[in-house]
Amino acid sequence: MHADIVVLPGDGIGPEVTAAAVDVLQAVATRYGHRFSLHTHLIGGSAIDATGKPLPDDTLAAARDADAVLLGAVGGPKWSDPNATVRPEQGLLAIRKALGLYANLRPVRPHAAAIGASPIKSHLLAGVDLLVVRELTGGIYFGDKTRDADGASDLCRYSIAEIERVVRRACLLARGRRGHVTSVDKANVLETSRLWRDVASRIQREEFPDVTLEHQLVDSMAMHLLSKPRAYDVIVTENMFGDILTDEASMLAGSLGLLPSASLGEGSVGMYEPIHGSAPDIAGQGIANPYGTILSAALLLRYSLGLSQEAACIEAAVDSALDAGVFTADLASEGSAVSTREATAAVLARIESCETEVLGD
Ligand SMILES: NC(=O)C1=CN([C@@H]2O[C@H](COP(=O)(O)OP(=O)(O)OC[C@H]3O[C@@H](n4cnc5c(N)ncnc54)[C@H](O)[C@@H]3O)[C@@H](O)[C@H]2O)C=CC1
Ligand SMILES: CC(C)CC(=O)C(=O)O
Ligand SMILES: [Mg+2]
Repeated sequence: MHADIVVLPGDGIGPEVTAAAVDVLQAVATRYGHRFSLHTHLIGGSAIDATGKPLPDDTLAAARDADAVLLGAVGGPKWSDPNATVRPEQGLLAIRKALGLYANLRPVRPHAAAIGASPIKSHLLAGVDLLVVRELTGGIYFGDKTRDADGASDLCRYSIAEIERVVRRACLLARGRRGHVTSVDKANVLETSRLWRDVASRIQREEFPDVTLEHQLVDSMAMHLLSKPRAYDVIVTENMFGDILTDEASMLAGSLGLLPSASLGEGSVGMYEPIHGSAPDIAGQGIANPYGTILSAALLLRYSLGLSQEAACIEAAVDSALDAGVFTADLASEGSAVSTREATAAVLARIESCETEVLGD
């Protein structure tokens, strides 16, 4: 098949990890006889430097026309002055909103070979396989922001329709898994959470009687996620809670650099990005973990292009590289770390030996 993929490297380690994922996509294209046309555009701080805007018009236009978008990360100290009016992160929020990508899927499946990198006891990690469905285009990140001489305010608003669609998506995903959804809120304090809880209960009751739903307050969830991670299947929650809980959940896998994500709306166009940020502390050193972005490319193939065999090839290649102990510095014990390029090369070598129906015919 032919697909147009927009690549948004962004800032910090963004260009390093997207370069890795692009190489992997091209290797998959060669292996399976596809043609992926990759179009690179600006977003975030690099876009502010070049154009004054964190999301230039041509970037958004290209993303709208594409079959899928692959993004690295945005932000960094250069653009982080608290008084700045234009910020890299605005570009990321804007593209998610403009493309209608309301459901951010963040799978967490600790890999046996990397369990030593997790601060959590290994007996708690065996069999952990959870999927966080984070609402991505509403809530406090998008509410009106004001600042005056006395203070500041961020509005958190959710409409019923916004909650319905993301809970519905979570329940549908749960149907294809173990059939259990945990909805996370702060209904003991927040009105938006009380609405969230009501709507989630109704959607499950009326549309998904075959799926079980439990509610959990976000503060105790933050604790249970580490103390009994095996108890969870699909976790659905609002934008900010999902952002925070998934960085926490990355410690189950051992590194923030391992976790991929898929941001989906109603159509097939999606945006795919690792869950981490631009990691300014390690940017430019060639040591970033590329696996989260490479695994995001696998999700791109599965969800936007319908290429499940090719997605599985990438996932198996990353699994095999981890099995072989090909660890970047975030995972490795001292002295044994490989570079971003070496980790990528290990994945590329394994893609060459993926089974393909085409070659097997
Ligand atoms: N999606 C995005 O573009 C996001 C952007 N950001 C932005 O990134 C900047 C830095 O934010 P931080 O809070 O430091 O979060 P961060 O996720 O960039 O980094 C947190 C820690 O994890 C490490 N890390 C992250 N990704 C890694 C990888 N692939 N390999 C190895 N280590 C990795 C970093 O070195 C750092 O020590 C900020 O400007 C923030 O706004 C933060 C989160 C998401
Ligand atoms: C940088 C923010 C806009 C978002 C974030 O932290 C994330 O999506 O993980
Ligand atoms: Mg985040």
